[in-house]
This record gives sequence, structure tokens and C-alpha cells, in this order.
Amino acid sequence: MELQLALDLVNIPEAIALVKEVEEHIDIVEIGTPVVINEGLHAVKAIKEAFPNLKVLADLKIMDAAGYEVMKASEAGADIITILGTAEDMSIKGAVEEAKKHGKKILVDMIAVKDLAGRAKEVDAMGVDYICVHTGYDLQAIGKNSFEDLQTIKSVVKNAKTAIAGGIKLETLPEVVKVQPDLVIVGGGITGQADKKAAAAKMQQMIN
Ligand SMILES: O=C(CO)[C@H](O)[C@H](O)COP(=O)(O)O
Repeated sequence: MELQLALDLVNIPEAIALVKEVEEHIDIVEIGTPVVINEGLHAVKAIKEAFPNLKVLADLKIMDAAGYEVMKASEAGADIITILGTAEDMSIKGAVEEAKKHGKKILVDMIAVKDLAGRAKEVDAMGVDYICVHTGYDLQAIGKNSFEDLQTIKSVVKNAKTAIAGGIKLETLPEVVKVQPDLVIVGGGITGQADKKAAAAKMQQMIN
């Protein structure tokens, strides 16, 4: 199981400082969608240059023009790029094809997908690398989580790795670990802690 640190509410210097604190306890750094909106793909480039040994995920949440956007994120140094499960099949297949050309991976974010099991089976057959259940901030605010959704995709996905994101904290991590996803994505559960290094270290220990 791998641990991904999601950075959503920082600028580039803050992101670098934060990763420095926890780098030995994480596998992947996510440049979150708000960071990409504020800073562009420069943020991906800056983090990859500063931490060449960590994988970098560009959370572009692609919906269209997938081949082009995957190409640009790949050129910036992203190792993994996200596309939405609600995107057209043609977009997801285009993302996979472009990522393969660059030796990169595609993570499908299943946020807001209604028929989770059905769509997970479909995107799994398109050759994507990760399928991720995700409760976004807006639904976290009304107490939702993706723990059951993780079980749903685990029961139908045959080829891709499975992942989970959205409000995971130290207290809820055991419930996630029980279901054995391949990738656990944590933002505020680390960045919102006074001792970020300790939180990341504890999570890494629980995951392993
Ligand atoms: O993609 C995201 C929001 O759209 C976040 O990066 C993801 O939800 C993880 O952050 P947190 O653990 O703080 O919810």
C-alpha cells in the first residue's frame, strides 16, 4: 500500500517546505487541483525538481482535451495524472494512450459517479492504472466518506490499482486499511496536524 500526500491549499514555496517535513514517510506528492489552478503546471515541475525520488501526481481532474492535458502534465514531470470517471470513454482512452507514450500513469477519480460498480468495470477495461473513490470537500462537509465505495470497487476491479481519497484521518485510517486499497490519499489528515511528520510517520506505519 502506498501513501500519497495531497497538497491543496498551498503555494509552491509552502508545498516544498511541507514535503521536506514528511518526505521520508510518503510515496507520492499530489499537486492538488486548487494548486494547479493557482500556480499552473509550474507547481508540478517545481516539486519534481525538488524531490526527484518521489512520484508526483498532477490532480488535473481532466474532463476533456485529455490527450493534450496529459501531454502537458507529463512534460512538466508528473508521474501520474488524474481524469474524471464521468469523462467520455474517448477522453479516458485518449488519456491512457498519451500517458503510455510518456511512460506515465492515469488515475481515474470516481467523484460524483452514480453507478460506481458499473463505471469502475468500464474504466478498468480501458487500461487505466488506478481507480480512486473520492468524497470531495463539499460532501465531506455533510459527513460523507468513501469507505463503502472502496469495498464496491475492490469487488469489481480486476486490473487497475484501487485508491481512496477524501477526509482520511489517523482515526479513520484503520477502517481504510482493512479494505486493502493499493493507494491511500491524505491531505488535511497530515497537513492540518501540528506535527505533520509524526502524523505521516504513523500513517506510513499503519499502512505497512
Ligand atoms: O482531491 C482533493 C479534493 O478534491 C483532495 O486532494 C483529496 O480529497 C484529499 O484531501 P483531504 O484528505 O484533505 O480530503
